[in-house]
Amino acid sequence: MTPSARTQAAIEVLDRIIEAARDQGAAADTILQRYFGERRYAGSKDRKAIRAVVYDAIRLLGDRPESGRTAMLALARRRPDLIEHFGAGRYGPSSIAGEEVPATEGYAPEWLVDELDRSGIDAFERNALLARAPLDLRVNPLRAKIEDVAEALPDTSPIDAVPMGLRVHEELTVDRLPLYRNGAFEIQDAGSQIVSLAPGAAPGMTVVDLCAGAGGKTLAMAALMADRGRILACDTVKRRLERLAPRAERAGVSIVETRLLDSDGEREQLADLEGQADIVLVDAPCSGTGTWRRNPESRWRLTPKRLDRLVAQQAELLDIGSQLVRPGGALVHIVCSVLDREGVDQVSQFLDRHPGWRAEPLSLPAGDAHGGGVRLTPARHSTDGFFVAKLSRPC
Ligand SMILES: C[S@@+](CC[C@H](N)C(=O)[O-])C[C@H]1O[C@@H](n2cnc3c(N)ncnc32)[C@H](O)[C@@H]1O
Repeated sequence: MTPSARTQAAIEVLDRIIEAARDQGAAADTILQRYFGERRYAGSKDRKAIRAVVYDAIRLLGDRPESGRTAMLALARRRPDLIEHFGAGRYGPSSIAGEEVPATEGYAPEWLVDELDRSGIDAFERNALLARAPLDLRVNPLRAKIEDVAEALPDTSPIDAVPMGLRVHEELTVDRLPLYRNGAFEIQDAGSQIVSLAPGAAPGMTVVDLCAGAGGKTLAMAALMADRGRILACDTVKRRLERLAPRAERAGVSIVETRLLDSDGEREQLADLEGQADIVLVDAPCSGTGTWRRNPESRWRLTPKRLDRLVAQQAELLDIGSQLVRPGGALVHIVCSVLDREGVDQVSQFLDRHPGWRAEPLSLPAGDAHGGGVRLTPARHSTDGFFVAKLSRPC
């Protein structure tokens, strides 16, 4: 592809990403994959160049732009080489007309910047939230030793304070490696590995993972339990939960059962577990502000209304989860968000609604005490942003 054809392709991809952000459609990465899947003529260098320009444009614009073209015009103000592609060649974007207005640069929609300020996320933290994320692996002790995986993957190094973590330094398609296929490791951000330690999962326990998704934290806990005990992994989205069984098999995990829930009848569907669980994990649906390094376009999806809905849903899930905890057991709240409304405030409101419960001090290998829990941020801990709290039920 010519340089101008690549720029036109980036504009088309951005159009799709903008539409998906407006309609709560697919993530930018999925859209890029689909786009390239439909254009087999795009070689690996073309794909790499188009992907880089698309993500540069997304990072530059805090609010959802009107179109891919206005986004590209904004990026071209920073990258004059791109201006030359407009009106150059048959497959490139058309010439720039005098009255065209580029999209406005910014960090995030204004209301969201206020929420970040209120949550103590300063300029230093903000820059790191939008930087490029590293690729982290969690070695699975049920299948391998960290030293052996590190030796087999020389372009990795141990991650400080993350017992089973390796950080990948070179571009590596890890999911094609035999070690990955044999379950020796999973792809999991260091922050996600650290918060998975918060429940204190141990062999023999009964654990409910209420929002298990495809089981990233379920599998991390199963490894800590040495595959002994019981984990009930629940979710309301079938296609996510269905991905868990093959992952568990690959990882050598046998203690996980899945249960598909219907969001209208969760309490009834979980009634058999009332007061039974040593640990209930609520890795709740959230704004994802802690994962902007990976999904910077999610800034374009969030609205004040959507955040209100997520906060209400998290509170509801914590209440449902609390019913399943045995006396003396614990409810663990996790969000990949740095907003206090979803973390600190959520915990203090839970404690107001549930007299007798208390927030346990957490001793994790990394993180800062924050309200009733611990917060991890990209700037301070070189992880995705997370908030985690452990709430114990009175005996
Ligand atoms: C942050 S993700 C979980 C990620 C997962 N625990 C992991 O470590 O990979 C939140 C999950 O909550 C699920 N969810 C949304 N509403 C739910 C509900 N009412 N009950 C249970 N799960 C729900 C979503 O489908 C999503 O998979």
